[in-house]
Amino acid sequence: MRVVIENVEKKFIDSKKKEVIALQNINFAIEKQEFVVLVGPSGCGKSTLLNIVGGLLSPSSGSVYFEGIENNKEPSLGIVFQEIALLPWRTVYENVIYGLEERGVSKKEQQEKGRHYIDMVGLTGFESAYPKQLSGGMKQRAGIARALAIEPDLLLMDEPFSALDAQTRTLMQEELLTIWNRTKLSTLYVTHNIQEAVYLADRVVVLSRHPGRIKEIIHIDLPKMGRDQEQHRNRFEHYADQIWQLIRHDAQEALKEG
Ligand SMILES: Nc1ncnc2c1ncn2[C@@H]1O[C@H](COP(=O)(O)OP(=O)(O)OP(=O)(O)O)[C@@H](O)[C@H]1O
Repeated sequence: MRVVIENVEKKFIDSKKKEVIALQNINFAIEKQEFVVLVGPSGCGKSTLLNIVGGLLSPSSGSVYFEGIENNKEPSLGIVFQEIALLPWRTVYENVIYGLEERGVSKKEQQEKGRHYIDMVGLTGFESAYPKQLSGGMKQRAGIARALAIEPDLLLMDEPFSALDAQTRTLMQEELLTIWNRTKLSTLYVTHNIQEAVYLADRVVVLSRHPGRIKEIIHIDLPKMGRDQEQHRNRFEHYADQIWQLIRHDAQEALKEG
């Protein structure tokens, strides 16, 4: 699914009744089968932009086109947030098939897809477990399986691994790439972690803050799988440094403002 974001602007009114321009002049496309990562310091509008693409917020002006159609409600979107909102009274399996039930998919298909995606995220054997019995990483896996089960046209992920410990996070990044390699879903992924952005992205959209604008779009010209291998280390670090130099000033400003 090709998604075009055209001249998007978003204004908010803050608690002091002052206008905040969260996003301005945002133009880029997510190509079919492309993994785009939004990166930038705190408050640069990453989540706002993801929510606009996901139809959870309306832009103040500008448009989002899915396959060339403005405000197209047809495409299905799989959304994964930092805090996975699994339904606590439903098992892993019941959570994963939730979106399929909503769509009126037959029981047989629910079972097939439920099993398939639970297997894909490595949760086979945990179908009957309840969310409270799962570790943080397992909850994220269940959330990813639920987003994938509807076989969305676009996958939206907002800091999905930021609440996890560093080791689990690294493993989940690897698994996400393996899953992505099988599904090749157009994906928009938000993170403030530069290493994560370079590891996952086909292109990194770097945002600046106040107002949130696109500072640069960087094509990561490394093989999609195995970027952390020794032979790619120099180029990996070069990209990470390039992004950090673009963000550094804004990140310092964000820190001062708290
Ligand atoms: N509902 C709202 N009302 C008022 N201002 C808002 C609202 N939502 C976001 N903002 C402001 O818009 C700007 C962008 O916020 P957003 O949460 O999109 O940034 P972010 O890059 O995702 O930040 P973080 O990395 O800290 O999550 C910030 O200045 C924020 O305070």
